[in-house]
Amino acid sequence: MDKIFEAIQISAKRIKTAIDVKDIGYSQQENSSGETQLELDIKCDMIIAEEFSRVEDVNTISSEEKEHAEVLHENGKYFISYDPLDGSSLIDVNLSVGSIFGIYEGNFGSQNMVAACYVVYGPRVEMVFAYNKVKLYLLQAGDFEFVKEVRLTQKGKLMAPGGTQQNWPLYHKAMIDGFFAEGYRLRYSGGMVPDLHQILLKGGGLFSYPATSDKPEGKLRRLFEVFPFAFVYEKAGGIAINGHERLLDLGYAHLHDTSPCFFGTEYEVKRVKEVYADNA
Ligand SMILES: O=P(O)(O)OC[C@H]1O[C@](O)(COP(=O)(O)O)[C@@H](O)[C@@H]1O
Ligand SMILES: [Mg+2]
Ligand SMILES: [Mg+2]
Repeated sequence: MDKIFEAIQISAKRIKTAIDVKDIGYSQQENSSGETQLELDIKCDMIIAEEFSRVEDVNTISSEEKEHAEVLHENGKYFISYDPLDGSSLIDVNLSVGSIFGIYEGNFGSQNMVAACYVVYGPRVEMVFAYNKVKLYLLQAGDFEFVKEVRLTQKGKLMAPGGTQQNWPLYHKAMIDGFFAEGYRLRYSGGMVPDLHQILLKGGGLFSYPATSDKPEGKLRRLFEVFPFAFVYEKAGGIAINGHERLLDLGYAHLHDTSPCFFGTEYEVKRVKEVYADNA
């Protein structure tokens, strides 16, 4: 695990350097979710694949930017799914972006997940690594320094409601309106990593990306985005569900499958469960 942690740190530093370069064009390619890839998405993907290829413990990697998984070392025990650059369309407007990693033993699958990690490229570069505990690191003069352990409370103040409101189910809209009526504050940048990072570090709240009329299975990808964050939130004492079930109990049929998702603290997620049970 130490070698994987190290490879992620090296990747993060290289990605930060790549982000800082001025020219970022669109490529001529689409990823498996039908999105046109930025040159930067492809570059970050290459950086991560290259760093993991040096770690013999890594058996297979699967990237949001590639259709198929790639075997690196047949005798390695770890399988890693990753989103090399989450929220990459926000680079143009200089908002924070991130990288997300799910680490599994034996094969991909939420039940096999043993660790998860994400990196936030903001005014500073931070990394959260969830293994036995959830730990926050800050990039300082070329090295990631441990800052603190992260724990969620039972009730927060922030609300990050994803998806186009016009396409939300009416009961979902009523639920979100209800939270705002209770005093929750809107915190949504459109980058999953900084949006979930903010809720995690500020003690709690709710991030939601529901099933919508245009995306009945949600937008966010199980292996690359949803499972890793579900692992981080649960390890920090939070809850992560798809409206009804625990996200980490869900399987997947294809590497790029998506799922509606809700991450947060107990008070808010309990409400989601009640509202979704009443409207099943
Ligand atoms: O604009 P929307 O529909 O709320 O979607 C925002 C979500 O899409 C994403 O940008 C998807 O990630 P990618 O940039 O990796 O495709 C998430 O970071 C974010 O939470
Ligand atoms: Mg993403
Ligand atoms: Mg991405």
